[in-house]
Amino acid sequence: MTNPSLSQPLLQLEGINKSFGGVHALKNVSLSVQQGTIHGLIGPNGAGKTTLFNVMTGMYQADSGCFNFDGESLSLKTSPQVLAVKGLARTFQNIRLFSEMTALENIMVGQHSQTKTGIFGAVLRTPAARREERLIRQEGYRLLEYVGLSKDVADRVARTLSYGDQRRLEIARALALKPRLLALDEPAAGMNPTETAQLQDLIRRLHADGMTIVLIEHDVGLMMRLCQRISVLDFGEKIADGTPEEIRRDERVIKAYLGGDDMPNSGKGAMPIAGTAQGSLQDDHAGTTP
Ligand SMILES: Nc1ncnc2c1ncn2[C@@H]1O[C@H](COP(=O)(O)OP(=O)(O)OP(=O)(O)O)[C@@H](O)[C@H]1O
Repeated sequence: MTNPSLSQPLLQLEGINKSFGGVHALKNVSLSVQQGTIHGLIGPNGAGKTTLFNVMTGMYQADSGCFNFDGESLSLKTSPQVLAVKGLARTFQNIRLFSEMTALENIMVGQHSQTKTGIFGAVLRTPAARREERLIRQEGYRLLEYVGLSKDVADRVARTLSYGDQRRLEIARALALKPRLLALDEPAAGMNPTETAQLQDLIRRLHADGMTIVLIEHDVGLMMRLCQRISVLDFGEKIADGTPEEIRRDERVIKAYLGGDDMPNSGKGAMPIAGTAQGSLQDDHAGTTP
């Protein structure tokens, strides 16, 4: 397993600002994601987590700030497609599979963005194109197995899969892009406890295999167990950054979650998390590394 303290930042955001009309959704937010770590983003509803995700994956263009990926300074206008080629893939809060395609086809579509033989090879069915197609199919099966989906799921139309299986398929499709950083937006949302436990195992396996992961999740207990570092947003500002242990004890975080008197979101906006907010922040397993 990678020792986070020895690793280099793979992704660095500095002084990011993003407004939607009068809503200042991100206020001078900086984020440094070390290679080989699981980095969590938490915060009450509307804190700016998804906006930050959208900025880091090229879906939104920040108004100002700096963006560095794998040692390369990038324009804030870099598109999601270019970022995907550079090694940054994501899943979405709301599942976005090709619902009428089979599970295998969903994964193969992701890989086709990386084929060498191109459209003419595919149309003319050249030997090189046929060989490439075979390898893509093999890799598709491998990824299905990797995320814990059985072979008989391969030919099923995506919309007929259970919710948990669709979530896993989305991760497999993102992995087909061969990313260096995988951004997972609320992967456990809507999952039952068994599916959540399986997802936790999958994320740990990805981490053990060297993947850098940025994770948004409302289940704070899960975040405390999985992440090596956690950044906390509240009203568009980063209010804390540290290990799960440090986050759990951070006064501003506790107030943001429990709605302390001197906090702007006093008494409202607490996250819908498993158990009480305090209970989750004090999760017994907090800080356990995979
Ligand atoms: N496309 C948009 N247009 C206008 N306002 C937006 C847009 N996206 C986000 N916002 C606003 O920006 C703020 C931050 O929203 P964001 O979705 O990033 O928060 P979040 O922390 O992900 O919340 P949640 O946990 O509820 O998903 C909110 O006030 C939200 O209404």
